[in-house]
Amino acid sequence: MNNKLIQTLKNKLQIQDSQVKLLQFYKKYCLPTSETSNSIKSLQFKAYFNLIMNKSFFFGGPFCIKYGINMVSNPATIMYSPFFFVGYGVCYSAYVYFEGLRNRNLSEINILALREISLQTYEHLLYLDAEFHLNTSSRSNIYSLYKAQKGIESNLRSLNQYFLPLLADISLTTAILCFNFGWPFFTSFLYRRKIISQRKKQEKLADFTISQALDNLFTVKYFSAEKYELKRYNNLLEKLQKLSIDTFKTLATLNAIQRLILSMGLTVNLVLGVSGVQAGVITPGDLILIQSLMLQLIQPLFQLGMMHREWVESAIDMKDLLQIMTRVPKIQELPNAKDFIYKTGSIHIQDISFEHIQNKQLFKNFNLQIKGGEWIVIVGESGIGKSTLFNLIFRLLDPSEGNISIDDQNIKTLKLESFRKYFGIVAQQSYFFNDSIKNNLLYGLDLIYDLTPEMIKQKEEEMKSLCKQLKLSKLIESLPNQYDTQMGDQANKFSGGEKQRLQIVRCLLRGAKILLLDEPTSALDQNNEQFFIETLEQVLKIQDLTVLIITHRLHLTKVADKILYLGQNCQYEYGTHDQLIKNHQSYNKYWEKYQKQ
Ligand SMILES: Nc1ncnc2c1ncn2[C@@H]1O[C@H](COP(=O)(O)OP(=O)(O)OP(=O)(O)O)[C@@H](O)[C@H]1O
Repeated sequence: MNNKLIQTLKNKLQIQDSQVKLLQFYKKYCLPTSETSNSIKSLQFKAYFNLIMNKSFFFGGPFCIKYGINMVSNPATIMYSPFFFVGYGVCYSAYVYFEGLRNRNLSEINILALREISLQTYEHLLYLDAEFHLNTSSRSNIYSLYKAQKGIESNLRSLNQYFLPLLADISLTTAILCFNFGWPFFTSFLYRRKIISQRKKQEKLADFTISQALDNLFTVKYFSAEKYELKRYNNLLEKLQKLSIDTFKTLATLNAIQRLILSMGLTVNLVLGVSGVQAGVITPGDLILIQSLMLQLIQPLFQLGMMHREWVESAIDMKDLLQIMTRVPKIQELPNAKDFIYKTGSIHIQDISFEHIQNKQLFKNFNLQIKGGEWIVIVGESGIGKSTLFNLIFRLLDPSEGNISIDDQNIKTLKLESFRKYFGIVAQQSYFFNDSIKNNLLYGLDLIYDLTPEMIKQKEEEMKSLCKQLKLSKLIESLPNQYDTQMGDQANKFSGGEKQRLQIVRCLLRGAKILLLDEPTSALDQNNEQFFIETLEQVLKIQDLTVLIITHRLHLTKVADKILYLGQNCQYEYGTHDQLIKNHQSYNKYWEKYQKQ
């Protein structure tokens, strides 16, 4: 077999595999399976009943015409024929009525299914591990979800409304198409799928490019790259235009071929029927019956082209979503996970090893014991694994060996939310919603802790008091809408130091007992750093929090009870500043280097 043929077969098998996965995904929304929710199941039964009624009247009508016509041609029965013609009218009306009812059931199923799938996808995305989110773009995930929502609606409509009731008709039509036109007809289907898939990819790329540029507008401006961005977008649009034209050309050709075949079938049918009547094999009523049935069937068959186009486009949109939904989160709770019980906030790391990528080990037989209420400053060269250690303690990552316990409870055995809610994380890059200051600071509290409106009021008071202690209240109260002021995209209205202090307020309001601060002063000058640390000490020391601070500014070590120095080749040193200076060479050298800067 030549390579081209092998490739074509491979493509075909891949397509069939993804189609099977897609059909499996939709199964519970088309058939009442054990996974189907009760509300959808009851709608499905109603839809089946209405389908049976609808089809009975659909076939009943032409039979009424047949008997009516046969009676017209016999003088003895002609007087009864009008009843059958009226019967035809009744059948047709009933057929339309039950079709309407069924469509209503199907639309409700679609709406419920869409809601279920959207929620499941969002939940899955939220609970997927940090590594997945680091390796994918959130924009692209949102785009996949948005596109898939459109796809689901269209796919389910095609399946429930057309494909399943018409399955028999479609297989018959397929057989006729194969018989008349053979494989070239199907090759054109595959070719179309390829172009549509390319067009979709191009569309995604164009949308992605524009949103990236707008998200990073300041980078574009700082590099005077407006013209470059426009050119890049225009190039993508040019390719997209060509693929769109190809898609519509192939669609028009396919539709024309399909209509031609169906019209020819009708004509042949009529000619054969007339010769049957002439030969006395069938009655004129039979001829009308066959032709009426054919005309009734032809309408949905004419829609085959449109349905095929919708199915292919939506199936491609669904591909990304299926990929996301079939990914298993790396960090998962055990089935019998327990609730965490907070005691003092002590952290015990036992013999852990970890590497992000093979042969680039960051931790090997690493041990650490932190007492509740201690302040630990973590130092070391850039890229040595300081932030990774935070991610391991918070269980965004799991060590390949060893265990981490908080208050003597192994975090692998705990419900994630139950211990994570005791953590407050102040990241290097502050993450805020484009919402008011108040909503950002009280983010999710009412739902997470089931707070009543009175308790929320208390929290608002606490928020104001914390803002005062962290020297933020003057600034906020000077703003036109005070705590209701919108923070803007990425909180750009606030300075680095202000953002860090706002993050701390947010953590304390959530009742954090263990604070992880990742380079909290990296954006500050010396004066502001001094001010920040003093404020932090005043506020935090009285709260008895366990505090871990990552920093490159070694004079921050003065606030620490102990220092963790991470060195090359998974070496580390741990103790008070004086102990490390006295007994540990690497920290000593690191400290000397810092002093000289
Ligand atoms: N998700 C990841 N996949 C692969 N490698 C990663 C990942 N996250 C971090 N790394 C790598 O692991 C190493 C440690 O990263 P980490 O962010 O923990 O360093 P750090 O000590 O906090 O550095 P810095 O002081 O510059 O913030 C780096 O070499 C980094 O490139």
